Parts: sequence; C-alpha cells; structure tokens
Amino acid sequence: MGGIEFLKGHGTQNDFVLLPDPAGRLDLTPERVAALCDRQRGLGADGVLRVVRPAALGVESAGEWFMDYRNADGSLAEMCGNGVRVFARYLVDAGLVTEADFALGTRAGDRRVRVHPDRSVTVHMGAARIVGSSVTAVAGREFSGIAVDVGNPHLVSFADDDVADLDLRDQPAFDRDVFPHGVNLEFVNVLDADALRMRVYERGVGETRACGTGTVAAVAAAVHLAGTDTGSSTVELPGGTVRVTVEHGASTLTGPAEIVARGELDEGWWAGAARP
Ligand SMILES: N[C@H](CCC[C@H](N)C(=O)O)C(=O)O
Repeated sequence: MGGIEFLKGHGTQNDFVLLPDPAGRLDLTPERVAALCDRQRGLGADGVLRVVRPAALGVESAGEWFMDYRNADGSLAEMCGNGVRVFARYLVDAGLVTEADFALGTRAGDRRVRVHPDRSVTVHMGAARIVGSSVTAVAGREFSGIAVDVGNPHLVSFADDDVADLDLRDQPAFDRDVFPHGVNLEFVNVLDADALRMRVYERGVGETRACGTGTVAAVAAAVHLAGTDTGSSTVELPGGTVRVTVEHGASTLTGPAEIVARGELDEGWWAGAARP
C-alpha cells in the first residue's frame, strides 16, 4: 500500500489535517488523531477531516461525501463550520465534485455548501437554537452566557471590556450538569449592530483562532438578545473575519478556505501512532 495521503488546510486559521479515505480503510483511532494534531510530534492541527463515502461509514446522506470530523484530542464532534469550508474547497480542487453548489454529510446531518469563484465558501449551517443559559468562569472571573445548539453545544458570553484581554490559556469552568458532553465557549464584544468580535475556547481543542459553529452561535445569541430571530453580522476573530446570517430554523456561514499543502504520512509513524 502506498503512503497515506494527507492535506493541510485552514479556514480563518482554524486548521485541519484532511485524510482522503473514500472506503474508510484507515484505522483512525483517537490516539492517531491526537498524534496527527500534536504540533510537535505530528503535523499539528485543531482537528482531522476524514474524506469518506457515507456508505463506508454506514450513514445515509444526499451527498457523495461525508466529513468525518475529529477534535485535536481525538474526540468526536457533530459539526465543524470552518472544517466544512475547507472540506468543500478540497472536494472542488480535487475534482471529486463538479458542481459549485452541493450537499455533504456530517454527524449533524447533511449540509449544503456553495464554493464561490473568489474561493470563499458559504455553508448552510442549519438551525442555531437558543436552548437556555448558564455560566462560565475565566481565571476566576464569572460570565453569564446563552446556550446555543448549532448541532454541537455552545455557551456565548458577551463582555463589556475587550475580549483580547482574557486569559484563555486554561479551560474555563462550566456547568457539567448543563453540558454533560462538554461545551464550546465563546467570548464576544458587540462592535456594532452587524459586527461582533469573538474569541473561543473549543471543546476538545482549547483556544482556536476561529470556530465556525461558534460564530453562528454568537450571532444567534446576539440576535436573540436584540429580541428578534433574524439578523446578519460579520464576526472578527483572531484568525480572520466571517459573515453569518441567522433566521428562524436556518443560518449561513461564509468565509475563506485554504489548502496549504499535500503530502504522505510515514508508514512507520502511522503504525506507531496507534499506541497510546
Ligand atoms: N470543537 C467543536 C468542533 C469543531 C468546531 C469548530 N472548529 C468549527 O469550526 O465549528 C466541538 O467539539 O463541538
């Protein structure tokens, strides 16, 4: 068997290793995902996107391809908004899809994407549901947040002072009774009626430079606070800027998607990475 092909890509500097694996043959253990994402002993990434046929995983999808997303710690997540943009960019560049507008499968269900001529991508992200409220604490400072379900769990906290000053080196505290499977934590400044600034501490990763589902959660929470259920906003992140629209039961995320490199994993490294 030839070497194991990989690609490296990012969406607003939320970076991923892509593994083309149509038949789902790779034994993608949590240990191998964590090793691939390790920025010293592996390639380094916030997550892994396995490119696989839905049938190979035994799942139904209107799309020909399924995004098998894993967090950097090896854990599964239902959905990854920046990842879908990079995944769609890869499928078009590799000639694996011929349309610019197509559906693909994710653990949160099918998502439609449109790859634009300027190489940006729009993802139809589905409903962003306000599901309650809770609290979090960063370096001992408490925030109250709005819980939003974007297929994966989020807690969006609005801050008055600049979120750039928050110390997000450690996992902020959160209520495990409210979020038994963990939660992605967004910290947001409102810049204008249609502009937010955000930082994020991601479940299964840590602080990332961007989180696509997190930007949808942040705009949905801002729109909810404004007393309505439709709106749109740019969201400025450390890794770049995206545009989000939300309406009742639907949302879209538009932003850049880059493929950085392609290569082959060393067979010996891959074999050794399976072990904890
Ligand atoms: N860490 C997230 C998954 C990745 C989300 C993020 N990278 C995005 O772009 O949406 C979770 O465990 O739900």
